[in-house]
Amino acid sequence: MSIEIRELTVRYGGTVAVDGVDLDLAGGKIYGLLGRNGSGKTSLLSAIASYRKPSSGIVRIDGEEAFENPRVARRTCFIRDTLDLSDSDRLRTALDLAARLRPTWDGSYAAHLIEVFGLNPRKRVSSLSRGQRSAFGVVLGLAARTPLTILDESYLGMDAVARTLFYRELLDDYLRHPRTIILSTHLIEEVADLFERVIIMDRGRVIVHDETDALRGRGVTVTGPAEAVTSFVAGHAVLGEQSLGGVRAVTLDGHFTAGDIERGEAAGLSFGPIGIQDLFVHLTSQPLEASR
Ligand SMILES: Nc1ncnc2c1ncn2[C@@H]1O[C@H](COP(=O)(O)OP(=O)(O)OP(=O)(O)O)[C@@H](O)[C@H]1O
Repeated sequence: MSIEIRELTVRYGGTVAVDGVDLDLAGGKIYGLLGRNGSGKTSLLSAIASYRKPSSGIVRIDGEEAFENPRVARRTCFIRDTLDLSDSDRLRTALDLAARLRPTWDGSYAAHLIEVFGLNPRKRVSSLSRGQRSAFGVVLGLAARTPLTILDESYLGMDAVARTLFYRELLDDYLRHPRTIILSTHLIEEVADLFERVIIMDRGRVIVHDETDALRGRGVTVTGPAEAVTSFVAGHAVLGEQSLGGVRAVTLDGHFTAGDIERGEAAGLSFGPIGIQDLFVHLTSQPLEASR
């Protein structure tokens, strides 16, 4: 589903959470939404999913205004870590409700996911551990198979094994049933390989929307003997660095020619792509004026 956002502002009293955002998502991709705490991710996603009326501006999904539009609502699934369920419900009841609400719901896939995550459908929502709640959110989000699926940090409570299972299921199911998926996350490096495009928010604005590969191409990591690294990086913006013994590894922003890389390699340096996390930290930790 394509998403067109124009001059979207979300305000809570005097707080501007989303500040005049324009964004076009062509759809049929997995998008990663990154941003520091309080940067406006949940507010933006709530407006896209029509959980919140924009203070001003508009969200159009497949050309139709999204807010209070039942056609759009049926085809959109928004999973938050709070799970919008009644605590006294059994998981089975929540699954039955989702099946009734969602024309695209796949009951046998839900049953498969319930088994993968070791959940018991007879249990009540109130009895789930934090990680199990997250896993159940993922079950509801993936089995809904809605053309627009939004997972807002919904899997952060899951342990590393469960998250790995989630990434595998997400990718497998997406390849079999391509759709538009937006994931917001703080576990940047862990999920960056899933994203085809990355959106970075900072203080209510979208400061980056680009292909993940293009972002990785925005800089390099340089590793090698400390002295050789130091002379190579002179004059470039350093995004991150690590040293161990006499070896230094530095992440640099900027474009490097094949000649630059060849000269570096001749000096004993090795080069790799930039980490999305390093780029993210660099772009979102600057004063407002410098990050624009
Ligand atoms: N219901 C609310 N009432 C008042 N202010 C709110 C409300 N929800 C969010 N805010 C404020 O809006 C801003 C953006 O919050 P939002 O939850 O959208 O950010 P976020 O990027 O999702 O943050 P996090 O990564 O911490 O979840 C913050 O300053 C927050 O304090």
